[in-house]
Amino acid sequence: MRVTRLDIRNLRGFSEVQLFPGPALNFFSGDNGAGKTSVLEALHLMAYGRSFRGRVRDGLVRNGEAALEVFLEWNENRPGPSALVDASDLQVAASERKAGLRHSGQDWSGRLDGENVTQLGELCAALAVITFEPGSHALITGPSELRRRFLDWGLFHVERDFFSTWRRYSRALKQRNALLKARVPQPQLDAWDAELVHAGEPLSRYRQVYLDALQPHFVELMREMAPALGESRLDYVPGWRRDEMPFADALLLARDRDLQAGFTSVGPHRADWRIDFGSIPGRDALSRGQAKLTALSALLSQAEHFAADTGQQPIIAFDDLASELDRGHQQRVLSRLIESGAQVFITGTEIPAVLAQSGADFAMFHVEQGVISTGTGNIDNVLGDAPWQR
Ligand SMILES: Nc1ncnc2c1ncn2[C@@H]1O[C@H](COP(=O)(O)OP(=O)(O)OP(=O)(O)O)[C@@H](O)[C@H]1O
Repeated sequence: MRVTRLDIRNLRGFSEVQLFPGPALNFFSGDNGAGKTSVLEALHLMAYGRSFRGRVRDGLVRNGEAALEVFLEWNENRPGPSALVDASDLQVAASERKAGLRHSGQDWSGRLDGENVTQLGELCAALAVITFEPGSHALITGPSELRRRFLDWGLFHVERDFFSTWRRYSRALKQRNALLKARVPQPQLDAWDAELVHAGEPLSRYRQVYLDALQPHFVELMREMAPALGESRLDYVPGWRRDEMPFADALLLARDRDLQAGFTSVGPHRADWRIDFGSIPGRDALSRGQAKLTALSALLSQAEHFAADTGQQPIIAFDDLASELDRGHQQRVLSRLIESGAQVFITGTEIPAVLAQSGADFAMFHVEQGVISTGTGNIDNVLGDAPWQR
């Protein structure tokens, strides 16, 4: 996937900007508070329906304005019709896509390829962005909800039936919790237990299989990014003692306790994944920098798996690369990304030395007081009339 145009209106400090990113590396420079991160937030918002810096109503909309708007055009490879049966012979055709999102904090509306969308999820499913930002270490050291979300985001993109299973599970859980809170007689719970099991068992299997598929990518990335941590392994934690009993039994066993507590205490909504590091006892022993490198390895393994599974590179967004990673790691990440051919958006107060010295072509933008202007990278850039768009 390659973004060819990005319009932002009324997002944080931006009143109205339009830019035409380059096909590979894009670097956004600017002083503190200039609005560099806001550019990445616009991409992230379209791909996740929320910002990585909190909810839309927490200040994403420019002060005094009713709503923000983001408009994107991008190219992607799509398998075209082919008379050949062998999947490896599928013809791949580039297709142009566009999406728009308007968000007021309360309401949103969206368009995808010229049609209104009824669910924000349709935009999220269309565009894949993987973001690494100063808060990303929380993926490893923060609450389990972030790690579940990480798995579910990946599955949402690579597993067609995942979303309906996830939704079915979420609805059943909500119903069961409402009944538990109302302390209904036990037999009334039976139907919802069955529904929860019906969706929960496959949900758990999807996640397990997905985590297993990330494993080789993650192990290799960790060897490169943090060899001192030893040989690492990802382990799925299902949310009940799955190796001892089926989910249905775990629910039944927990019923009295759940009625007391007024919520469901076991199940995939309590799942997690953990990392076994070869040479440290666990994530609590990680330095902050090591937690960042581990999170980065997880995110890049997700990007690599996505590319292998879908035949498309996701878009990679890196907020403040130079201040997040030391030079050696910046170098490693950059060469990996250049090699992958992904489109990358990087921000920083100045061009990281490793980027300047990499010899790679990159497009450069300067952000200042709500305006984005053309800079000079190793290639000519890019407002309005990019060479690759002529
Ligand atoms: N709701 C809002 N309305 C108007 N301006 C806002 C709003 N929210 C944030 N801003 C301003 O928009 C800018 C957002 O900056 P952003 O965080 O994108 O900058 P940055 O270039 O990434 O900075 P840094 O290098 O400090 O991380 C800041 O100047 C901020 O004060």
